[in-house]
Amino acid sequence: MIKIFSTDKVRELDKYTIQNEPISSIDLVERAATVFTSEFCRRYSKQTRIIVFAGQGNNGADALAIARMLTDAGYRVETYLFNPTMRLSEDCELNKQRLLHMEKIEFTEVVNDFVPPELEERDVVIDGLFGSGLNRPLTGGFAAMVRYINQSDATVVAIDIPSGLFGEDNRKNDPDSIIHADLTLTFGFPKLAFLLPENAEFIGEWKVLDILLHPEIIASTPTQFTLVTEEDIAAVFQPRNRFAHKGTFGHALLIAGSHGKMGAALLSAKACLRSGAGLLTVHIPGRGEQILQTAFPEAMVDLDQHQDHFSSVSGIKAYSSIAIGPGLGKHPDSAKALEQLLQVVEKPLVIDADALNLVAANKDLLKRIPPRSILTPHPKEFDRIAGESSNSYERLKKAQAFAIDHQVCVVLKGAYTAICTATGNVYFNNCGNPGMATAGSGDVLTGIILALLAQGLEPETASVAGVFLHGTAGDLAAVYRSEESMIASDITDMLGKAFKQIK
Ligand SMILES: NC(=O)C1=CN([C@@H]2O[C@H](COP(=O)(O)OP(=O)(O)OC[C@H]3O[C@@H](n4cnc5c(N)ncnc54)[C@H](OP(=O)(O)O)[C@@H]3O)[C@@H](O)[C@H]2O)[C@@H](O)CC1
Ligand SMILES: [K+]
Repeated sequence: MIKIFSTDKVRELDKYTIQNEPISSIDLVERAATVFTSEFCRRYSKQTRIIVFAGQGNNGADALAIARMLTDAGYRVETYLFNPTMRLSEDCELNKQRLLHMEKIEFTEVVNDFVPPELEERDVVIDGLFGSGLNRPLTGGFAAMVRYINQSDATVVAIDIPSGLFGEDNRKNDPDSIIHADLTLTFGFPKLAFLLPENAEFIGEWKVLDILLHPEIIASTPTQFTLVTEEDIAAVFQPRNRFAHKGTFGHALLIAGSHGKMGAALLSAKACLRSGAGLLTVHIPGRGEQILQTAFPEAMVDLDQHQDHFSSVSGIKAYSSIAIGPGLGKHPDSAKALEQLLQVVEKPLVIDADALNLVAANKDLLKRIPPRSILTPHPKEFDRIAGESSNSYERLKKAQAFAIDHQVCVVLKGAYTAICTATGNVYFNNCGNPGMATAGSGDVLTGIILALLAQGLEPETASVAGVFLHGTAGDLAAVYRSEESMIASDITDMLGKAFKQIK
């Protein structure tokens, strides 16, 4: 797991490292500038004209150190230090002196009026105006500078975080006063803001650079937010016991499909079978029998009394895990049948798609959802259940609170799917690609999670591992098919390879 700390916490980690490694603050800045410079040199040639914009704090200190190191490495660097209040942080002042001691430098300290340099498409701007010390939206001269940089065609590389962007909550920020970076090289940990879709235009590509903050304090400082890695998931999948039989891997029940939406049931069923469930029964409306039996001889079928939609289900105690929703439709009979199911079911359920919409239409049902159930909404479905949000930060906070209030697991789907648990933790998934934003992709995810639950994984683990498997299979499908051309069943087809890659 990669911890995601708030910018306030990162400041504490910096401080602890300085005191206990020990290392002086200026040397920690030097360390940050060194890793930044080596990553930068790997990406941009020495023929590139570099324009460094430095601010008054330690983000500026980094920028000035980077300007020095790039000059040393043979780059042509022009540096502008913005110092309108004539007050530099200690490390910034020191790095200014170090830069001034160099022989061939182009350095301007801006105190009052400023004529900005012409920026061209082939130039690279290094943005070191503000980092984690930003404490209010940018205004005045700084906002004007940001707009000037944004209007240029130059490539922009941000130090730590694009200037003007807060690490977490940007609801009250002014989007016109935030740097649009092409690349953000950040120190130590990803920032929460990097994972929210409305910030993508500011951050561009991002990469975490290790500045060796103290491992003890990293391990002992709690955080609710983490980024899932492949090693975390590899640990989930143990080798199968040689004496295992199909009963060992559970019997899953999928309640899905309605007239015109049988495809969703098929997609979900196939993904469940491909994700290791021992047995699968699919409860579908009568008319779907032939379709399902022909497509998947491996699955058993439990037919609804109704030909076209879900109207009742019985015998649910026999199943190790149950998912409901893909292609279910919103018929009033189905709403009643869902209510009845919620009255009798004791195990955690996977609730997806139309089942979520039925819950949204009758919020009383929320109280009946068994504890530790898994809800897998995309943002619009979540808004229907929990109310509109003004942006994805607000939605994330709501999902986190919702998961705690209702003691469920909310899998909020997106580019970085967020798995919010009943204890308040949020696990972000970092794999997958935009090609997966295609019809039926969510049905596949439901089938995967259902299978993992059937095999005895805890709901939170099944959600985190399921989302990771789904993303990994999607990435493999994109290599084979391209993001444009892939369809949901391509994701399922790659599940085998995804398992092999992870294990
Ligand atoms: N040893 C370390 O600590 C390490 C730190 N590192 C680096 O330091 C960065 C954090 O540095 P930082 O804390 O000095 O904050 P930074 O973002 O440079 O700016 C603070 C200045 O901005 C000002 N200010 C704020 N908002 C403003 C606004 N809207 N408009 C105008 N002014 C505004 C604020 O002044 P104020 O007016 O609030 O008094 C203050 O002067 C971090 O991102 C990383 O790059 C790494 O090198 C690792 C080691
Ligand atoms: K910056």
